[in-house]
Amino acid sequence: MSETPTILKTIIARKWEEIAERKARISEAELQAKVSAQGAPRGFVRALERKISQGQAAVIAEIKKASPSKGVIREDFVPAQLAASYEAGGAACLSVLTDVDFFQGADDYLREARAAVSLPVIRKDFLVDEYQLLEARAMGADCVLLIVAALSAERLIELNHFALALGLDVLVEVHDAAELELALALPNKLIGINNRNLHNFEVTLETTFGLLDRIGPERLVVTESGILSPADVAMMRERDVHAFLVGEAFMRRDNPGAALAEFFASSEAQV
Ligand SMILES: O=C(O)c1ccccc1NCC(=O)[C@H](O)[C@H](O)COP(=O)(O)O
Repeated sequence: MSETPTILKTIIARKWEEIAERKARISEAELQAKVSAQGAPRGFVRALERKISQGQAAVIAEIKKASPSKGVIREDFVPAQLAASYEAGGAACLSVLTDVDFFQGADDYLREARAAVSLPVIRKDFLVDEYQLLEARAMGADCVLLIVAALSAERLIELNHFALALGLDVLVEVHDAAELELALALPNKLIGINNRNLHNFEVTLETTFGLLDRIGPERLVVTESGILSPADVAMMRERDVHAFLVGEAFMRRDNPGAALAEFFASSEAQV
């Protein structure tokens, strides 16, 4: 019997085709040259830690035009303007979707957003090959996402090692206890808990609460997806989660940066 493809499996299957197309267009040697021409990464983890050490929430504000679960989220989409709005609203870092086929993202969106601000930026994509990590650094990314559900245990270790050697920070993303075990075997500071199940789109903040107790204080936990209100922020901060990755709730607002400031203002007062 053949397995039903979930959205994550469909995305990953398409990713391998995309990687082959991209490798045919730009060689690894060309990418390496672009990497060498980049300045030093801006320090993604450092920016999050700085906010938290000041008693503030550390917000990774996402630039996300569309998603497989929601279709087009925002029509008026100018990455440089969105980045500036987020910086003015107090974001610690930016997340930019570069996946074309499922999120209507683009590599240029990351370049344009990063050029408009001084914030560190994560390349948000489905990264399964070293070539994509070279691409990430070549386009200026300061951090990359490794989704444990998308990788074998061996590939996770290899890609993590390669990314760190490039000077990139790495956000290792998990959704359940088994994935968390694999993530905790890495030396990384950042652990992302995605409240969205990438196989069936279900979102519940209980995912973060259910895994928190298994993570030691030496890690920095980022709660990802489904943060929709100041009340959600307050609940997280009460449980000592101070780093957030938020996309849709800001993208649907006319002024995403003002929405960010509004979401996090009341929680600053309480902590
Ligand atoms: O957003 C989706 O529909 C989605 C579907 C399949 C794989 C990944 C998906 N999203 C990536 C993310 O994790 C989110 O963009 C990110 O955490 C922000 O979430 P949100 O605040 O709920 O937009």
